[in-house]
Amino acid sequence: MRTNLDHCRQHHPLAGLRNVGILAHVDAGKTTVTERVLYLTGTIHKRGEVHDGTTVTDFDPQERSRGITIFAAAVSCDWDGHSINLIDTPGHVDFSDEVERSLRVLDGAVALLDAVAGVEPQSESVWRQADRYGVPRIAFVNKMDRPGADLDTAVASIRERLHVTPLVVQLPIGSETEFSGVIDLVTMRAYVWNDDTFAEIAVPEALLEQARRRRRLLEETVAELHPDVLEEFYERSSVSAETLTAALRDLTRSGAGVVVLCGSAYRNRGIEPLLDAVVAYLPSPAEVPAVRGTADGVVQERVADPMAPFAALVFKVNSTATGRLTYLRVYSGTIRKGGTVVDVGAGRTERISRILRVQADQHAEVEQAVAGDIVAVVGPKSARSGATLCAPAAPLLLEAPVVTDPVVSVAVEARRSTDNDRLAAALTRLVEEDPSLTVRTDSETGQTLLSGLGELHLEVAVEKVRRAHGLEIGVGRPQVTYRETVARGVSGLVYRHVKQDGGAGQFAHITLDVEPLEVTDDFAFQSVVVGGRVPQEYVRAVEAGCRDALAEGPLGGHPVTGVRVTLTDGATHPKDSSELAFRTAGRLGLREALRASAMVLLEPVAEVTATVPEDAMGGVLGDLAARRGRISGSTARSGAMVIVATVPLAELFGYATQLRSRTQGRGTFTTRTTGYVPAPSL
Ligand SMILES: Nc1nc2c(ncn2[C@@H]2O[C@H](COP(=O)(O)OP(=O)(O)OP(=O)(O)O)[C@@H](O)[C@H]2O)c(=O)[nH]1
Repeated sequence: MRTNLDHCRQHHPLAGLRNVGILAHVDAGKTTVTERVLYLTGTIHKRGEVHDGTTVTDFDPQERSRGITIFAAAVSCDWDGHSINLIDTPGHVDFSDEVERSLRVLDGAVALLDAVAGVEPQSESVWRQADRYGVPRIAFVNKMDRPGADLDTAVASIRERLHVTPLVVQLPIGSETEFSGVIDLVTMRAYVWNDDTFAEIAVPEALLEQARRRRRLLEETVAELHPDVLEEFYERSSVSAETLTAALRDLTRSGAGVVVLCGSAYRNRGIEPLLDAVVAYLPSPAEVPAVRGTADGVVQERVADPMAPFAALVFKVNSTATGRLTYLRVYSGTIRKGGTVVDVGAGRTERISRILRVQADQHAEVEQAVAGDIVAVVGPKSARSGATLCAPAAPLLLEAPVVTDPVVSVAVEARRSTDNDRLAAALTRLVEEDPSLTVRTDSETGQTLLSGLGELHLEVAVEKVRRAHGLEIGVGRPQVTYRETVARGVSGLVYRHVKQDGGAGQFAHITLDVEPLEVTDDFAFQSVVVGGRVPQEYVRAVEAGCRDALAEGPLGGHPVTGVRVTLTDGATHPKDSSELAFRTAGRLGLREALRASAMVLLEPVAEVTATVPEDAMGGVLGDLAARRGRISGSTARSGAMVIVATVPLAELFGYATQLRSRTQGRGTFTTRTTGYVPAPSL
């Protein structure tokens, strides 16, 4: 790697910048693609391999030993006069929150598919995450060299499972181990790779007719979606490469279609056209909609202008040898080293002591960062992921990424009681860095519970604390995170919070109705109190108190969801009423109302997709049934069976070992938490 990061820009025209993520199912080849991109762009001079633990982006010791990406890593490179900031994201579902936070700050993404498996469950999930943030995407069908690789089947899975129109711009030359190049259908030029050499050749005679047919198909598909292409198609009965490229760019940005390319990252084939496509089709920060935020409750927009007031979103926080790094996407304005910003949500002013351009685990100090940039800063002591940092004179709260609720917990304790405080401090820092982790003390057992998105997520988190702080930690068995909801509520519950025993008194009378909400992961609150009997600030305090009460339900102290609370009446005292008194009444009142309601325990369920050899099918199905699984489908694919089932998460602990032994190591599976359902009585 160039240690001085000499390709990095101090200033750049925004149009020449691309902030791009690589998204995919686990093992589709994201890290390998990133590695090849860095090599081809001259950013590194030696290619690393995932299996050797030598890649640039999987630099964490746990990533290297496990051979998977755990933390999104940022790298930059130059291609064809453009600067590309690339974020290699994790593919495992347990780290989907890391993907969510990256997507929030990206302007475009490359969705990677495996040419044999096509669209896999986690590809669907990340596709939906990208939809949520309106991130334009192109698709790269990787592993074209694998036996069973088939571009057409992968493309069909894009249409069927991602519900988007594929715009296939290449025809592969050769297949499986003979895959050697591609014909670019837009320009009708052919390219082949031979080890490290890349050359343009004449379109092979044997493929000419097929290439013409495929181009025609591309023209027709694009003509259906884009008026310029439709016009040219009818006027000249063909479409120029320029018109087609411009239309493909528009369709990518609107999400009406997805450009599809193919290659084999492992064998260094197809990466140059992929980089060309990133530059040609994905937008620069100047071409994406202005970011929106709120200031004093009013929605405002900020454009990507270095001269506008500074606004940036924190998407990652990481403690390193360099100090606490706060990763920012700058949306508007300019921040200089030594500058001051305000953490809008926390209302704290922070000094930016250093600004770093990040190259995986290497950093180069720069003097400033401008609109469009992705950088890390040193200085902010407590800004969390999702925080907005702004110019103090023009504060604006940007929308934070959605945080996924944890579904699995483990009890953790320091092996030596003298380490208790150190462990508590380390866990606090861990949660600051990864908002999808939570720590709480179990009110019944007094144990410290660490909760996250899956067994692997928690394993990695505990290992991180062990390594970083040299702590010996005892870890309990994983348990799912239950929830409680209301099956039948109560109405007219009166709660009187009164303390008038001398000194400042407390007085709050409230009457609550509690009922189930259809959306079981939500909470709704309303007030129908008439005649100003409860002033607005006290109504808000009651709502805050109710939210406090939701933390622990009456069945087993689990979080309560799916509840609507209506404040129907209340009374105040001229001297002794306060927001605190009404908040306390809200908390204790709802707690009493929930105790009086019929409650139901909910457990998380996951969609399991298992790929198993046909001869093991019977055993695997029987095992899933024994785990309370409901089979929703099974299909044959490349000599194996793909089984999809919905299984309670609590029944999936240790499933990896069980599946391996039932299939003699030939079966694989992925899971995706899909929601909560009523649990059988414990
Ligand atoms: N045959 C073949 N194997 C590939 C190709 N690209 C990647 N691989 C291999 O597939 C495995 C997974 O590759 P990675 O690059 O780690 O995949 P990833 O998507 O980054 O994985 P996660 O980050 O863990 O989700 C590695 O063993 C790679 O060597 C390819 O084009 N062809």
